[in-house]
Amino acid sequence: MKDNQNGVEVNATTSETSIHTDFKNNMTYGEYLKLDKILSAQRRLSGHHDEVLFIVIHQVSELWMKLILHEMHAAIDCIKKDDLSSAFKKLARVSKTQSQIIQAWDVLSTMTPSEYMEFRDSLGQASGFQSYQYRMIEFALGYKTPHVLKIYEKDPELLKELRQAYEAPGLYDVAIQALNKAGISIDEEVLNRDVTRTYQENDSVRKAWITVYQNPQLYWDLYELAEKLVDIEDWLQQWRFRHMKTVERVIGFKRGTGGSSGVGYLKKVLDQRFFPELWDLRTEL
Ligand code: HEM
Ligand SMILES: N[C@@H](CC(=O)c1ccccc1NC=O)C(=O)O
Repeated sequence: MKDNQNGVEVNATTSETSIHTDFKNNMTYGEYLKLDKILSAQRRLSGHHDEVLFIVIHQVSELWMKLILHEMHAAIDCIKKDDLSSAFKKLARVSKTQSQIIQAWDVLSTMTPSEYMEFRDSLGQASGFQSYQYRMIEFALGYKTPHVLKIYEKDPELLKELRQAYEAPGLYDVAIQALNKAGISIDEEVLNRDVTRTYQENDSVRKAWITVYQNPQLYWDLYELAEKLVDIEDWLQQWRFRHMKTVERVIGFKRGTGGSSGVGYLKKVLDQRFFPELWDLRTEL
């Protein structure tokens, strides 16, 4: 018999497992996962049956976003250190997680417009617009919108974290640095760009990616990196599209609680791209 990390006795010959009651620190499953906090955080303001669905979908999405950020930041560090294979694992996990979040729209769509309208007023002016993790993801992807920082002015801790993400180079910035390090020349103005601004298309970057795509055998790592980035943008746009369509399905063209035009605004953000050259090069190949 051997103890595995979880304090569970593993019988190597029969694969039988038996659970120890005397865990080293006596910690339980619920304690470890802080289930008391997580499972007591679904308080309905309206008492409406479907508000539980609404809360749970948002909480699950925010938890997945937490994992996405954890993996994306780690991937950025790996790329900076030229450890691309470790970055691939993390970026693959980001895409898989994105596909999970997208599944949530199918569950949310079981709520009809009239059911939502029965409790919408109790949400006041709260809106997904205020999701700081969503903004951190956009920042990590190089989409920098300074006006969103204003929303958090009253929360210095959060503001500090957001500002750090806002001022840091994004995933695409480090990928472009990797192109340059591999000997594919990138304009100085891009390498030294102000990373607090949203990335703008550049001809040297477009040419560099075309070189990679035309010679995958020479630049296999960069080719794989590029495809991972395309996966992430693709999934993010799919999330945005499903959000926009679900909103149309549930509230039609009503204004949003966050003060925007609603579906019109969500359609407009669909035009915004993260890694433009990686999409444009496909027409040129
Ligand atoms: C019935 C469900 C939902 C409705 C009616 C809805 C509606 C809206 C509307 C109208 C906006 C635009 C801002 C505003 O004026 O409020 C918005 C933004 C947003 N919503 Fe939702 N939403 C829903 C579900 C969700 C869910 C499940 C999430 C997941 C976390 C989410 C996350 C966001 C985010 C991140 C934004 C900001 C998007 C951006 O600025 O690009 N929403 N939502
Ligand atoms: N913006 C939504 C309200 C909404 O969806 C919402 C409200 C509070 C917390 C999260 C929300 N989700 C996403 O926007 C609406 O206009 O109905």
